Amino acid sequence: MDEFSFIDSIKPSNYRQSSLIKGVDDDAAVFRQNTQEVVTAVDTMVDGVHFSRETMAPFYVGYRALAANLSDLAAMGAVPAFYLVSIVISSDWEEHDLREIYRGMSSLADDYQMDMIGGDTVSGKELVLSITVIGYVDRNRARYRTEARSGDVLFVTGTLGDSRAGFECIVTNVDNEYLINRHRLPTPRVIFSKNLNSIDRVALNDVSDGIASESNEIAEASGVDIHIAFSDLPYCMPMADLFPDQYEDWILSGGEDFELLGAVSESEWGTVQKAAERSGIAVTKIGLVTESKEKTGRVYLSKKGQTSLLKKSGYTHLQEGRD
Ligand SMILES: Nc1ncnc2c1ncn2[C@@H]1O[C@H](COP(=O)(O)OP(=O)(O)O)[C@@H](O)[C@H]1O
Ligand SMILES: Cc1ncc(C[n+]2csc(CCOP(=O)(O)OP(=O)(O)O)c2C)c(N)n1
Ligand SMILES: [Mg+2]
Ligand SMILES: [Mg+2]
Ligand SMILES: [Mg+2]
Repeated sequence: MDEFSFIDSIKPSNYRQSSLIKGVDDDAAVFRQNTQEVVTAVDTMVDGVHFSRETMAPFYVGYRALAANLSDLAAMGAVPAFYLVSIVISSDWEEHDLREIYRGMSSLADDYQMDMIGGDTVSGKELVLSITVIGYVDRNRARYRTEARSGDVLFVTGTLGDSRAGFECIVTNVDNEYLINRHRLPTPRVIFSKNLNSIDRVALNDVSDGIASESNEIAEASGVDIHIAFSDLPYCMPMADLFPDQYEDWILSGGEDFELLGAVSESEWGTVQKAAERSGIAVTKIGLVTESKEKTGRVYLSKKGQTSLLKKSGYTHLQEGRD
């Protein structure tokens, strides 16, 4: 297999987005921009950092990499349309496994009528998969982190810590299909986010690093304080039963749940609940937003009657002592 036959083999045979003019086949892809705003993001997954071949079949590697990107589009309120795939291939990856990565991506892309419109193929020392996604959002409906205001309700979708627990199940041979699937096949909250469309102002951030990080990002960006009640944080019982000593940390900083953390005015909280119901997912009120002295933006966590500052934690790349 050479570069060109590989590209030929993963090239889409048809496209679904009506705005597409040119997909794979020229120097770049071309699509028409209509009246909406264009939203784009890129996320990269590296063998040994974001997945390992012992714990993730190639299909899941592709599926999860696209899911992580769609989660960022959902966190902006955007509807996905296109993706481009840059892949660094090392010699230990067989053609069949590479095709499985693409099958994983296209299986999720099918759910949203997305088209793969380009990418890049190079050889290297380890597998790196970098996906660029493009979506659309109606004017004034992009959901920025800067938009939390004093008096808002803080909410989160789904349950927290499942992905980390699923990872632990895989590496310790614990058989819990629900948790393992939450790690391998996360569902980006695209439909829920779209269902918030009637609301004028919502701040959203997706949970890739854990809510300890994500809530601080909203607090800092919006210049507000956030107060979270630990006892209100949603989690699933199997995680607590299987990992009694770890699950509380994972709720805060397990990461990779790809849920949405948001802030919305008290008067729109009912609309958020209805949107979750229509999307078939849970949403939970987990705290409140208040004014911040000097707009520094801090997060406070109350747990068992004690309130403390909740610092960013979770996975951070390029930390000292880590390679
Ligand atoms: N190497 C880079 N060059 C340019 N922009 C970057 C780079 N890395 C991250 N960013 C930008 O920084 C912001 C935060 O990135 P990141 O923490 O990865 O977001 P997320 O957790 O939502 O994926 C994003 O706007 C992203 O596009
Ligand atoms: C083999 C393996 N080790 C560790 C992890 C855990 N992990 C890796 S990256 C990460 C955080 C999210 O990744 P990042 O690149 O920071 O995504 P972004 O914030 O850009 O969305 C976590 C929890 C994993 N999923 N697989
Ligand atoms: Mg990122
Ligand atoms: Mg994000
Ligand atoms: Mg990160």
